[in-house]
Amino acid sequence: MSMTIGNTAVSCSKRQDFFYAVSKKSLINDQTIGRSKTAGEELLEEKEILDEKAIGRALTRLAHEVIERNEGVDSVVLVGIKTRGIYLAKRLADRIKSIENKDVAVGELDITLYRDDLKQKTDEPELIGSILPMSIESKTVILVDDVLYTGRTIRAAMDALMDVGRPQRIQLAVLIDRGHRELPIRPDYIGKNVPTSKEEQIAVQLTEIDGMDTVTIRATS
Ligand SMILES: O=P(O)(O)OC[C@H]1O[C@H](OP(=O)(O)OP(=O)(O)O)[C@H](O)[C@@H]1O
Ligand SMILES: O=c1cc[nH]c(=O)[nH]1
Repeated sequence: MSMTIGNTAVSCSKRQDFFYAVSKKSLINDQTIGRSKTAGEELLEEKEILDEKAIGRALTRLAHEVIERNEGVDSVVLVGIKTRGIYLAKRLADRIKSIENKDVAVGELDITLYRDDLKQKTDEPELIGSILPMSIESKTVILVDDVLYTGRTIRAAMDALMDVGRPQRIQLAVLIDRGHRELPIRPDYIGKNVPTSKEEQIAVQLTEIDGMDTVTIRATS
């Protein structure tokens, strides 16, 4: 989800809506923001942990790791998780092409938090759409996402993949691993490990959707 504040397009994940609602004055162009409270706002600090160059370098390294671990990319397909995982998967495919001169198919999964109000269940991510223009049968499917946190989104993504075919194996590539897993899920390719507290929030912004490449961390309380 995205919203516009002034002339700035600001991306909002489900968990980020609250932050953006209260932080309209601390816009994303500021790399490090320490500021005093204004009426109706929490005190929020934001710090950049990856800039455009660092994101680029991390993706190039991940592309090399994918090629090395899989001894090429002949059986590899990439599946990005909406929203930013899709753009990251496409960037990885571009880098792999420039290194190996091989095309890697890119698919998409849209996993969104599902609220079952009637049963009063807690929110769980579930598949609401997919674009898989290739067979995943007997392939090495690499799921690509921007942030790995509890692991529940990845679990839903793996369920979705297993429903449509039988991949040889599933691997996981994430730009940021921030810890706090609630399921036994471990990424195979990591752009950057970022130890966090549960009160912190990682925001990944990508040029394709946000107008700039940056990863920031901020306190939410
Ligand atoms: O490991 P988890 O606890 O499941 O959290 C990670 C997910 O949270 C974010 O997505 P979000 O649902 O906020 O949507 P977005 O990608 O569209 O911003 C992120 O992009 C991951 O997909
Ligand atoms: O900090 C977090 C946690 C989950 N998803 C995000 O995008 N950021």
